[in-house]
Amino acid sequence: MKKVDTLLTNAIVLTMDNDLSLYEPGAVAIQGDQIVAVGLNEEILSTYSADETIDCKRDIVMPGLINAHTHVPMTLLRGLADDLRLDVWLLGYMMPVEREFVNPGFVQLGTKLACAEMIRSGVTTFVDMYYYEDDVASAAAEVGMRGICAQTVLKFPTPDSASYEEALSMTREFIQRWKGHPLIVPSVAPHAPYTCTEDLMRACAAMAIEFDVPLHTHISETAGEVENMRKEQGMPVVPYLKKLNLFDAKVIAAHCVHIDEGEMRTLQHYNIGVAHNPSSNLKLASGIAPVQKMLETGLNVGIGTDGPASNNDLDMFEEIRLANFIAKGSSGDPTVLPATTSLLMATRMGAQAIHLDHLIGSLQPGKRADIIRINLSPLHNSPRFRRDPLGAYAQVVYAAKATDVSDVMINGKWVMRDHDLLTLNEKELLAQSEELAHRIDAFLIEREKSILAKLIAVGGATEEQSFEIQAKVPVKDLQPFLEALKKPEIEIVYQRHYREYDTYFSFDSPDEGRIRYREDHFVGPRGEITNVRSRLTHIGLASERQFPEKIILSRSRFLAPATQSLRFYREYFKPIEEFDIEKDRLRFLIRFKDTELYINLDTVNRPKLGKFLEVKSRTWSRKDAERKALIVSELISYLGASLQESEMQDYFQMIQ
Ligand SMILES: CSC[C@H]1O[C@@H](n2cnc3c(O)ncnc32)[C@H](O)[C@@H]1O
Ligand SMILES: [Zn+2]
Repeated sequence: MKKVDTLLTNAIVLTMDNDLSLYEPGAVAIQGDQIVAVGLNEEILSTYSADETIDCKRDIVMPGLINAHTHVPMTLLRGLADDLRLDVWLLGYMMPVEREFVNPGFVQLGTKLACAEMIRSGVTTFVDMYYYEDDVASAAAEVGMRGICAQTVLKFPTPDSASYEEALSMTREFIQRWKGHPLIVPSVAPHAPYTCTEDLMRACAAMAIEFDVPLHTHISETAGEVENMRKEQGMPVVPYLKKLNLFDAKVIAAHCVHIDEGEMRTLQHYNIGVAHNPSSNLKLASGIAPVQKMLETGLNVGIGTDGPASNNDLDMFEEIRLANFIAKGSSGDPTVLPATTSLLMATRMGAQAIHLDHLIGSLQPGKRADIIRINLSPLHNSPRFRRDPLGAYAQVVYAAKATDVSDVMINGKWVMRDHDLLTLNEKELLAQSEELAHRIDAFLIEREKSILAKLIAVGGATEEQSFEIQAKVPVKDLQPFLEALKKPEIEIVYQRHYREYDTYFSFDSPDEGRIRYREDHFVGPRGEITNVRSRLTHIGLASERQFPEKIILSRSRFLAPATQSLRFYREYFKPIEEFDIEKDRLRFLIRFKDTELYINLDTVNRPKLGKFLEVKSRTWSRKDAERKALIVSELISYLGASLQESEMQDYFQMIQ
């Protein structure tokens, strides 16, 4: 008799190996961190004896599940912002909160909570991507969970790096520190093509190749991402990444919702693993990944929960079932993705997708002992038919629940016995997460009170000088003023012609001011559009006090580049009303009496307000504002217009 550490006996053993071998009653022999034998009960018991022999009472024993894509510390942000599109969710809520709260303590706590939740649902390996990944790795190792831990790299500053150069050197040290660990596989995660530069993508690929570690990234998650890539690079996302040599690395590609058959063939050619995240893709309305086509192309597709802030849980049983249902529902064919294939995606094929199939994914001698036991006695699993040999797989996929997982072993060590977590104190973790949730709530409640704070949260804003000098005179014809600009006392510094498309958002309380989304289409000499620029402006309330010349206002203005779409800002700011104004503008920067001023010759086309001569300037100094106001009056007369007829209101106020 050979001596081993543990024998699991009298089970329904789903090995998930190449032949889908199933043993009933079956047994597994475990020595140290490895499986040494799997087979029928009598065979194993006649060859092995153990210190610990467990009668599994005809429960299912199978490989631990693999969560192929997640962001585990985001357990702490679960439920923070729901029912939003990916860009609003990410840029409007997740990233601003992460900038404020994410630190090593946050990451350790969130990871431990995630480990508890994942172990309870039979997950033994997770593939992560987050900030402070060193803390994800050390928390997971302490718990005894297996993980591919990928340090995130983005082109902009993140909670853990002031620049991407810093992120890259931190990632290099991180990989060196963890390479060869029995549970943790370090990895590099350029977040997505739209948040990385070409150089950054290339540098990440080179690092993954140098250390022979996986590279984890998001690919083609939304249609918008693909549309932008086509606009900017003239090709979809996969060829773009191929051009950057990304696929020379062992890539784990999360999502791939919007890829075509050519792209699938490229991914297959380079042995890229896909992580399919059905809950997250449905909840964020990103779309439905073409999983059946991917499988037909020969791609290895794993299943992931994505982060618990976009799912909102880490339950792989739900995820497997959903992957199965949407493949059937979206194809109209119930024979696609049978239960066995769905379960393979969360086990052996999942292991292939994450490039760890030499270690995990099936119960086979020589593989690591990552094993779960599922109790089939609860009534939702009853009865059990034996006619169809594949019935046991269907039971796990269509009927069983995460709560049926009673025991979990990772790398030969028990982390859950009879529903008891052996390496975690859930109560303590939950108390700490509640305390943090109070602080995050307070932060967001405060931010949501102020439109300006919301603007700053999505990209910063610079304050413009607070005194505005402006005079606007309605005129019948702009031609005389074009002529007047040639007069000797006026020096034209530069001139531009553009069509300005403004959308104003107004809010419940006028004290909030307004947001203007502005798109300028610059017009060239032949009437062609030469450039487009988008900006956001937060315009505060004008101060009550009127100045003597009636052309000075004091109000705050904050400018920010509009890097997102109008739709994004509408969903993010949630205005109560919107107004559109379109005008054709000839803009001149001129020097008059040693003072620089802007002259606008406007034709307001929508709504039809007519033509206007506008003179404008800004300054921080009230004294300077008063001086400029006098010069503006003189300039208006010099140009041949009358200040008596001037319009005190902005275009926005005129149409209200
Ligand atoms: C990758 S961690 C860094 C960054 O990614 C954000 N994130 C979480 N889930 C997703 C997703 O599905 N698509 C894009 N980005 C995601 C997370 O909030 C972190 O800021
Ligand atoms: Zn993700």
